[in-house]
Amino acid sequence: MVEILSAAGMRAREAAAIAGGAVTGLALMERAGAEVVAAIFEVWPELGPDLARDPAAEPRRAAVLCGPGNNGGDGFVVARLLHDLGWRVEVFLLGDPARLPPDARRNHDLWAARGPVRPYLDAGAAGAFALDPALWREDSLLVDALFGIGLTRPLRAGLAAARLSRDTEFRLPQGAPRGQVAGCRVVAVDIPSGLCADTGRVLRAPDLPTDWAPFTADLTVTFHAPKIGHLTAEGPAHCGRLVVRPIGL
Ligand SMILES: NC(=O)C1=CN([C@@H]2O[C@H](COP(=O)(O)OP(=O)(O)OC[C@H]3O[C@@H](n4cnc5c(N)ncnc54)[C@H](OP(=O)(O)O)[C@@H]3O)[C@@H](O)[C@H]2O)[C@@H](O)CC1
Ligand SMILES: [K+]
Repeated sequence: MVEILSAAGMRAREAAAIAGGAVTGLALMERAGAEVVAAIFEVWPELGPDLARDPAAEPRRAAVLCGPGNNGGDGFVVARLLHDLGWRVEVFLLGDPARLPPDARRNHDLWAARGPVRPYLDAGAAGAFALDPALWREDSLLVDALFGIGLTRPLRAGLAAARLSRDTEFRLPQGAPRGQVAGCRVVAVDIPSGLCADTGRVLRAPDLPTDWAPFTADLTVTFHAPKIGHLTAEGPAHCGRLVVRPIGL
């Protein structure tokens, strides 16, 4: 019988494991990020690290969008791991590094020793990953680590996410499916950002443009068990292929 969890149910599992001394939050975050990377290479072996790549070949690109909480923390882990495998990684942060929770801040700092952390707003405006078609190829990755199961309040129009999503809509090649980001594969960390993990609905404030939608991920990697929101309402349409990976809970 597959266990399906609510956000609170997952948080309770994590808290119990941490309180019991079995694991730390930082270790869970490292495992989560590592499981996202492992799932990427399992689902898309053609991107795998073990393939002998022609050293003269253009390194693969990834843009990692990190949010203000621990979902963003997972994103910093993914960025670091891909970078250390030779990928060219760009990281954008929605929010203030000084306000990141401790585990996410630690992983922010580990990434920052490897490369810049660009303000996400750049991305919405003219940032490099505004998907310059000349730079982005089918084997490039966009990693959505903006919000996970901690999204508590409806998303507002001012949020860069709305701008990014709409921007990418404008860059779609003719006939590409709506919400699909031009020229690369989208990986959602834990859940496509903007979806409520308990209902599968977009948490939208009245001023959020009605055509704003979460990313249509090609792959969603969640941890320990599927959440209700992956399987209900708008969840399935936005998750793409859902992969559940253990993190030792
Ligand atoms: N040990 C663990 O916990 C592990 C957690 N893991 C990972 O952490 C994720 C859960 O992390 P999380 O609880 O920090 O929540 P997350 O989804 O990052 O977002 C919360 C942030 O968003 C903000 N925010 C909310 N609504 C908003 C809005 N409308 N507009 C703007 N901001 C808004 C909110 O702000 P606040 O509500 O506090 O003001 C807060 O800053 C989980 O999905 C998994 O990926 C894994 O590493 C495994 C171990
Ligand atoms: K996410």
